[in-house]
Amino acid sequence: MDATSAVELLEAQPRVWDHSLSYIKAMTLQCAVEMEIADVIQSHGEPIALSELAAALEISAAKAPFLSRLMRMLVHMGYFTQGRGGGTEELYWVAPLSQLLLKNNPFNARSLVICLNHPNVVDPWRHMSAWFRSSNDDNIIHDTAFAFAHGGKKLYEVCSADAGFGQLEAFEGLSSLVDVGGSTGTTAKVIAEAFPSIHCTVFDLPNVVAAAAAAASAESLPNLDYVGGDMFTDDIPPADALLFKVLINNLCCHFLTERVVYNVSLFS
Ligand SMILES: C[S@@+](CC[C@H](N)C(=O)[O-])C[C@H]1O[C@@H](n2cnc3c(N)ncnc32)[C@H](O)[C@@H]1O
Repeated sequence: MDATSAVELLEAQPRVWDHSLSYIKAMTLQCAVEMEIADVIQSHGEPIALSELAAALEISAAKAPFLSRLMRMLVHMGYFTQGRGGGTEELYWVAPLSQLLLKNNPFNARSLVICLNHPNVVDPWRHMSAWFRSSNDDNIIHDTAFAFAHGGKKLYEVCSADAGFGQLEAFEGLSSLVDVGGSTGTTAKVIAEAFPSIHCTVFDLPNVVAAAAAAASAESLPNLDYVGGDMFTDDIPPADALLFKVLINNLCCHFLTERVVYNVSLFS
């Protein structure tokens, strides 16, 4: 082995370690969300010592040293700050990033974190090589690794079968949703089927909606309807959430932003 390849090999090694262990960040974040660490520190009102944090989280003394490691990782990831103040014990405080972990922040990403780390979502990645290698000889076409890992089920079928997982979706707590530029309604239909308590509206140009509604009439869902209009000039129906999927990148951003921000502000 020549000197260059030895150096390259040496430099490559930590990268492989980094890639292999990168799940630690996701799992650390999930742990922080589940334990509500940001809420506990914020409600303490001032930087909190590790011993106080352990007590507030009801962690036994034997496990407190591991909490220190968890907090070190979360500080490294930018969710908390760490310092000693005037004393000897490490003190932790919330960094701006942890605002997205707070339960009382309506824009928090808690459900997203839990959902994206859920075994239902992670398992397909673990099965990816098996999916690539699998054949369709058994006549079961698993067109995605997700279906392969879930016995042929699609995402909304898994949501329907697993109420806990379904509630973790970004749609938690919604009673209405408008899929703006929803085209034929494929996405809205999946959401309406998976979440019968959410009223879904497909909003698209009148000619698109007319065709989509006619095609869907045979398999109509009670919580799915179609409204025709131009989002730049017509009112988008009010709803708890607006979905813009594969839309904003296709349209004039400046005009769209002005119009949509105006529309969204009407609902907030
Ligand atoms: C690329 S498709 C995206 C469809 C769908 N959201 C999806 O993810 O598959 C863009 C959609 O935006 C709709 N659209 C374009 N301009 C629009 C406007 N001014 N108002 C409402 N819908 C519009 C089009 O008719 C089309 O169905």
